[in-house]
Amino acid sequence: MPSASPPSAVRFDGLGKIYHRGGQDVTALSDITLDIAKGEIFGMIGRSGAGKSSLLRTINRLEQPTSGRVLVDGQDIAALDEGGLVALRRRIGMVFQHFNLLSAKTVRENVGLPLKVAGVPAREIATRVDEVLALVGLEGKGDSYPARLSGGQKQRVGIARALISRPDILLCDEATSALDPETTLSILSLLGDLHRQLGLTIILITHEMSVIREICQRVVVLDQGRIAEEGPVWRVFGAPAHPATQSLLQPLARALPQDIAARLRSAPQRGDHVVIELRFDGGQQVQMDAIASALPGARILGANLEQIGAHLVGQVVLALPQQEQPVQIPSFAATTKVIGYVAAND
Ligand SMILES: Nc1ncnc2c1ncn2[C@@H]1O[C@H](COP(=O)(O)OP(=O)(O)OP(=O)(O)O)[C@@H](O)[C@H]1O
Repeated sequence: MPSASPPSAVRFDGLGKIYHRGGQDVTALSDITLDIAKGEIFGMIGRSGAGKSSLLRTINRLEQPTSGRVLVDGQDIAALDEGGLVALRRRIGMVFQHFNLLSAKTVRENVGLPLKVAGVPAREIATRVDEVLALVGLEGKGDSYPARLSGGQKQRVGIARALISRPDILLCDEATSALDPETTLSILSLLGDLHRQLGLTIILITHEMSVIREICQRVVVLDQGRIAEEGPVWRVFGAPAHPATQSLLQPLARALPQDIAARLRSAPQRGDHVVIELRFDGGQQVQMDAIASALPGARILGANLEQIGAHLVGQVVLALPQQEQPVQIPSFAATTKVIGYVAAND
């Protein structure tokens, strides 16, 4: 008998959520079925109001679904009693955009609070707080008050507090949206380290597509409460299939470099070279050597490639001498098209 696959960290099974507001129904989520594997960093993106927070907050039952189920580690969390819910929330840490720190308490008190509420002895709390402060790089800051900390340090406190109960799932609701780009990178690198060191499953919402590209392995795109598409980041970002994804990724769209666009002619003049654009969507090996040897005389006019995980996404623009016969271009790329002509010496 084939062995059953291990349960996902989180499974949404036909999930729906309807809010009732001022006598009206607002459908926030419809028919969401999705698996998040143990130990993966998973991103949730979508326009404002698409349902990301509602979906994330069903994982620790901060929101109750109207229909369908949420399974954590294979267990239907709707069936949990009060004690079971407390235990679930201990296993699931949460990090917020605005840190949610208590300003009248020190870093140490903020981080230890969940354990204090749970009745853990003070001595054990002190040891655990030291442990997590070291994990997030805040040794020596335990006696500071939040007002004395930078945004990045405040978020490190938020992350330490989320880790204090030794969770195996970390939910991040726009954890870097209030931070400058440099601090964002340092927090992302911290999340990546924690993921590696602790084997955490991290589920994050963000409006910053660069965050998804930087750190996530898979992503779901929500649109009006439904799944528009989901999959490995390199695939969804390399070849976005749904209009909602295309519009979210518009700021990252790879336009033709301006200097090339300015030199292109739409009709060839005598002796012109033909200009070809190769687009890579992450599904191909990009081997410049092979391209050069298959297309003798080709000049590379420009390349705009970026790495997402182990995959290269972007474009290479080549100029080729025109021949009597149309050039046969081996299919190196996802798409290959003639985009114009340039002078042979340009
Ligand atoms: N407590 C609530 N009561 C009524 N309607 C709500 C409530 N929370 C969310 N909604 C509605 O549900 C829909 C989804 O909201 P949600 O906050 O989940 O989206 P989101 O994608 O997280 O948005 P944002 O990016 O702006 O945070 C929206 O139409 C929103 O107005």
